[in-house]
Amino acid sequence: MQIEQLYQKYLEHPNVITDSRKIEEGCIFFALKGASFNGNEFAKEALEKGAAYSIIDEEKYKSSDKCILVENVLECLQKLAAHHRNQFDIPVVAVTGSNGKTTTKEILFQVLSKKYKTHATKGNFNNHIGVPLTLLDMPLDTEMALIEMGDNHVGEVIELCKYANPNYGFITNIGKDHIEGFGSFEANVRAKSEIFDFLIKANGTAFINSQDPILKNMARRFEKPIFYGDEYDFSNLTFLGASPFIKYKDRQETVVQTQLLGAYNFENIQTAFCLGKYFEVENNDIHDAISNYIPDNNRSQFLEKGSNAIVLDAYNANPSSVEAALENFAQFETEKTKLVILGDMFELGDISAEEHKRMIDIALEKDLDAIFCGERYTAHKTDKAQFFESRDRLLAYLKNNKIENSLVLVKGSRSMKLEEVLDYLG
Ligand SMILES: CC(=O)N[C@H]1[C@@H](OP(=O)(O)OP(=O)(O)OC[C@H]2O[C@@H](n3ccc(=O)[nH]c3=O)[C@H](O)[C@@H]2O)O[C@H](CO)[C@@H](O)[C@@H]1O[C@H](C)C(=O)N[C@@H](C)C(=O)N[C@H](CCC(=O)N[C@@H](CCC[C@@H](N)C(=O)O)C(=O)O)C(=O)O
Ligand SMILES: Nc1ncnc2c1ncn2[C@@H]1O[C@H](COP(=O)(O)OP(=O)(O)OP(=O)(O)O)[C@@H](O)[C@H]1O
Ligand SMILES: C[C@@H](N)C(=O)N[C@H](C)C(=O)O
Repeated sequence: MQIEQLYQKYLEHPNVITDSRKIEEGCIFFALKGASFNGNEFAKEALEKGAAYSIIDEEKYKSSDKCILVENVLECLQKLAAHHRNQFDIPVVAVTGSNGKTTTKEILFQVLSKKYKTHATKGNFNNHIGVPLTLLDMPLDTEMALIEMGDNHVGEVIELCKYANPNYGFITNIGKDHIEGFGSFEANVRAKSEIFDFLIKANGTAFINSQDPILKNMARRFEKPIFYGDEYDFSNLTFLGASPFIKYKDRQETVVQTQLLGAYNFENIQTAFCLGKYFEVENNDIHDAISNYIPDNNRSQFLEKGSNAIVLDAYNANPSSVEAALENFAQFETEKTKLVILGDMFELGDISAEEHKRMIDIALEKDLDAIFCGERYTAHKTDKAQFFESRDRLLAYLKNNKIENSLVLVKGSRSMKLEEVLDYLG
């Protein structure tokens, strides 16, 4: 079936679902293949549960006319998403980077929603499946779209751009994330810049944090990039501190108290502010959106439990974000004992050993009490801190050794699930 024909069916049934356990009446089920299941096997069940159509790529599962056989279901999903996106003549902003994509996207979503009917990536749906699903979720009356793009190898962002066809975009920052897949930091820089390769060809606009030397250098490729972060830029903000939450002021001396922890979040705020100004959202509305945004899902959350205060930052970890978190944590003013609980950083490839050792050195240089969890950290064990080979061992220790009256930073890669320590902190 041609994409245009399928698109007509989608317009009648604009609800795409990829999990037969979550079927909604009148949706279209796309039978994807995964590590454990072949979605084709659930095509019939999806129809029985109320799906209008099932899109399959194995003929033997064609149980009725409502099963639409295509060459490859994933590619079909991607093409349909690109086709849908191309029906819109609106600003589509692509967001990529090593750290802070979701946070920046969420703040910016709040900012742009003050003026426009904005559609944005939900959660972290940022890959070759998530971006197409995000696009297909975009209602026809959308006025502005914000599409998050994640990557862990070269060539991924340019593919995502082909589906999303952005006309605006920015890179939050480029750090030492996912080096296993990129091969090196330099390759990561090249990979992230694919968003700019696309925008240049599409005659699009890049927003550039002028305080970031790598991004500023990349800006030279654009005729008219939109800079922010410099005192001469049209959207300049002044950082007034983060103790623990960021406070800033704008050019009119309006002081804004946010609910965002960590000096590193200031660049995320600046980006959202810049795009808000560029797209002519009222100043007060921008500040209102930023000040009301509260991070969730283990991303720099501030919690109090018993006598402890906790910076829960256990969503992910790489050397750049751990270093930023340690810098920030060391500067917190508190009467409490400061303790960092760091879990292994994943997907770092060749730089893994040296970077785990470096994070230990940074924490100890800053004179912080420190607990390290995971075999990557334990490989560099010293007697100046505590080391636990696994999360279970750490949890068993915390169960019998209560932490009290402490300010605790918890940060580790997703697979470490370090948020589980919360149950034992107060
Ligand atoms: C294909 C799929 O949807 N996978 C999800 C599935 O995992 P799995 O691969 O094990 O699939 P299964 O074998 O279980 O199932 C295959 C399909 O069959 C369906 N099905 C199964 C049983 C049944 O009874 N009925 C059925 O219909 C089933 O629904 C499948 O469609 O389940 C996992 C657990 O829920 C999901 O996690 C998995 O989702 C995959 C990972 C996915 O890519 N989801 C996207 C929507 C997405 O965007 N997910 C984001 C995470 C994105 C991410 O990791 N981003 C990275 C950077 C990008 C790296 C990129 N190269 C990459 O590898 O992804 C980042 O750092 O940000 C999210 O979920 O947050
Ligand atoms: N600008 C930044 N610089 C450094 N670290 C940051 C920055 N913004 C956020 N972080 C760190 O990254 C963590 C995850 O934030 P967020 O989910 O917004 O990033 P992300 O890029 O979307 O991550 P992922 O690629 O895993 O989806 C935060 O909890 C914080 O520790
Ligand atoms: C959670 C996923 N998007 C990610 O960032 N993975 C890295 C390896 C992590 O969890 O630290």
